[in-house]
Amino acid sequence: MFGALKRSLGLAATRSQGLLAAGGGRRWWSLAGQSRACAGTPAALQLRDEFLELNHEGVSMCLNYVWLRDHCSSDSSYNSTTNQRKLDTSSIDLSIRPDTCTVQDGHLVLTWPGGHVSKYSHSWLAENSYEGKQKSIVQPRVLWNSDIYENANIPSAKWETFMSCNDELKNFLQNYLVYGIAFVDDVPATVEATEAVTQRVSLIRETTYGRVWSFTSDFSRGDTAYSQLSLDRHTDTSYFQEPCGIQVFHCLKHEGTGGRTLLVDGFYAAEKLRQQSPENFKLLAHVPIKHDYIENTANHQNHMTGIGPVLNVYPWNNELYLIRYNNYDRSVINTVPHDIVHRWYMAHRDLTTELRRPENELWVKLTPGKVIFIDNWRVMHGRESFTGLRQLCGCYLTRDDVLSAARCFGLQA
Ligand SMILES: C[N+](C)(C)CCCC[C@H](N)C(=O)O
Ligand SMILES: O=C(O)CCC(=O)C(=O)O
Ligand SMILES: [Fe+2]
Repeated sequence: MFGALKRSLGLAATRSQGLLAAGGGRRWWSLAGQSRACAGTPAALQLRDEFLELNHEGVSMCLNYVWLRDHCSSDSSYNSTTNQRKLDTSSIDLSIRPDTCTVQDGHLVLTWPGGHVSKYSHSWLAENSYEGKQKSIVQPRVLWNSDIYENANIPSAKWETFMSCNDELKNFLQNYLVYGIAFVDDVPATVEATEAVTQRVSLIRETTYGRVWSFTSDFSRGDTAYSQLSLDRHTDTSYFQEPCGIQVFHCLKHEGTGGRTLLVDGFYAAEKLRQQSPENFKLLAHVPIKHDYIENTANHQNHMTGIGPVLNVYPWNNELYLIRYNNYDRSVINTVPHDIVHRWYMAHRDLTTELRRPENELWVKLTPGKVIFIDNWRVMHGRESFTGLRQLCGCYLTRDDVLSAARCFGLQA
């Protein structure tokens, strides 16, 4: 198993990439087989033994025959009212080949044995094929350090407009998707208004901390967050199998000094690491790391465990989608042998160096009325130590529902 891990670390090819670009492609298998051009069709289309090859606007697609039959959108195969497949995939002959294939009006038309006809537009194929996906990114983002973020001058949404106007919500969601943080100003400094503003966006994710929580430095829970101590940059709930997608904070009151919030774009730092040391990036993307939340107080008993790499990338395009980085809650490393452990610590050190560069730190003082939404899969938060009474409320949101809301506005998410 360790051998396999080492091999995969050594073999997986990664390209360093521009901050907005998708990751470098890599091929997982080689393709072989004889080809024959489809009768009466342009050379852009070739029926090979194992797959159909189609060139469309510079994208060369290799389309598997079972895949083509499975993705037929005819009425008998697909319910376009519910957007659900009707076809029983297991009924497809795994050695299926079309009897005829033609191109008509920008569509690929296949007739299968038995006479069933499937039609696919070239643009649909280009967008949905593996080759098309490799060239595209799931989530366009602007990665930032403090200068980039500040110079972008992103306006905060305003409570009144935000609550009533869909365009304001759409702009807010777009900013959130692109930068991983977004603000709503002029929110009444109450738990109820904080709840209302978050529910305008999505569903609240209830956790052991409650639904909408409101906390001070009273050590009511067995966690440093409930103190006046400073907290280094981190992502929350790294000890969940699926860390919470969004964190909302609203400072309802602070009578004292300090307590500023630190924000760091984890993807900016990770992409720097990918450019400087692809090997270290790969290591952090492969070694499974455990995080634990163990709480044993008079009122609360919890033991939560989450296991996953620090950096999580989509395997088909190497695009980052999730960082788990919490040195407080990181638990025993015992999933790799000692030599990999040492390399992991070196890689972690390099990432930490990037995350700690002062120019990557965005410091904001949360004040009553200003609600911040943080992408907890990307942007780290921390806080300065403070004095006096400081009351912070907020909640976690379910990521799926936030992204769904964004997609329903036509945003890419
Ligand atoms: C936000 N709230 C105060 C409710 C919970 C804090 C959770 C703290 C935990 N160490 C973590 O990083 O997940
Ligand atoms: O007190 C703060 O500003 C944030 C503390 C923290 O990291 C958290 O509650 O998750
Ligand atoms: Fe936190």
